[in-house]
Amino acid sequence: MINVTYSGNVQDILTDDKKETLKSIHEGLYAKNGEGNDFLGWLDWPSGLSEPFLNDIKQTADEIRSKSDVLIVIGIGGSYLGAKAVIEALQPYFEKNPNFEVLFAGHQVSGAYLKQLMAYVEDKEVALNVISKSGTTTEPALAFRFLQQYMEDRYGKEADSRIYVTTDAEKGALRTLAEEKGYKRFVVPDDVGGRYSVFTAVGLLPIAAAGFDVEQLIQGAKDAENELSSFDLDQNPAIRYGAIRHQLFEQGYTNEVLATFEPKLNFVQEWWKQLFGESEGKDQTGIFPISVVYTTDLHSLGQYIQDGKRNLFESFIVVDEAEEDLEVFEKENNADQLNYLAGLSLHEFNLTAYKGVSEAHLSGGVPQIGVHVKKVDEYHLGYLLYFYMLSCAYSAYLLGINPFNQPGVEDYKTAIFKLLKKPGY
Ligand SMILES: O=P(O)(O)OC[C@H]1O[C@](O)(CO)[C@@H](O)[C@@H]1O
Repeated sequence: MINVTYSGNVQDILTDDKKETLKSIHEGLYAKNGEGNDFLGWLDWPSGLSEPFLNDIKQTADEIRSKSDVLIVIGIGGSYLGAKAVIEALQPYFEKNPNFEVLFAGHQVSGAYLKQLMAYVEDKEVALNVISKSGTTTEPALAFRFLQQYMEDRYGKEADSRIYVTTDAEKGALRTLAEEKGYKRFVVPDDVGGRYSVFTAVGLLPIAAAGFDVEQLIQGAKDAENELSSFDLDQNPAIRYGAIRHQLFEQGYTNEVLATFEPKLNFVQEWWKQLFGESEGKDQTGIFPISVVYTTDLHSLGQYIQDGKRNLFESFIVVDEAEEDLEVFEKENNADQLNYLAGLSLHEFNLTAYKGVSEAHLSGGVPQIGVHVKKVDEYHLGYLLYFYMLSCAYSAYLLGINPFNQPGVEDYKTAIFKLLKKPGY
């Protein structure tokens, strides 16, 4: 379902030693006894999803859609990016959701954003989905303080039935608040970290509310779970991708540029950056994840990638089939001198551009990986996101890193809280 190509020779990477290491990582993952094994709930989550849970998600999404015009999803990091990635990839560029919109808040701190959001929804019926695994993250908590007040001022007691909470089963301020108010609650499983949570209620409720087929998304993830679980180094693209990027890192290529010609995948790239950056960037090591959308960024960062410091490798998400296409037509006077392209579709143009860019960057000293996926729909996105989560585990373990914690994010939080005189800091 996903094919990984590489400008070098994979067999050179897969030395006997490397195969041994990969094998023991594989065994630790599936026996769930490696480092961080208490956060492996995502590994067999798709196949373990129960029908009543999925029905609850779909019914709640229907209820939200039937009584509202807008769902505001409040969350940050892994409690935001998965849903945002899938919704952005699937919704049309314009007239995004003519009858129902999903909007986001709490993923930054901006008074202008929140004021303008409240003004924008004033003549629309509104529901909220607050998502925070810890239930204590400052940015979503702040946004919720304003939006909860807005809902109560506007709807009175009815606000309580328009607010949906996704958080830990037992702990956190949000959990307590939801209990007090009687908000409908969904649980973020203990053993699933934020950046691995897109197939839990964290991602599924906003995606279903946006009108997309969560069953197909889960089916894609389930097939990936099944097909990528074998230790077959020739066939398993997740292990191949993890092994290749690790090898490149060892050769001094410390930055990975994730490129795509599909603008709608922009937030899949953002999701990928959190996944790999937060999983691997520890103990003064790890590949730094960067992203570009082509051909746009060929006209800006393209110069650096071709010719700048040689510590980059590039990995492309290549989509085989376009969602819609246009064919270049012949023009009588050829004033724009584009008749040489007549008969070519814009998707074919991009596939050719991929080959050209890849050749040029390779000759400039940038190794090339291709992650080929058939198309962008719910099923293939489910497959792709699971593929990246699994690859990330292999890649981080190859570095000797626990992929599932993020101790580094506490330092800046402590520094901010001290300045803000938060009690206890
Ligand atoms: O879901 P929560 O607990 O609000 O956390 C949001 C994000 O913040 C982080 O904890 C980093 O501070 C991420 O790991 C996480 O995805």
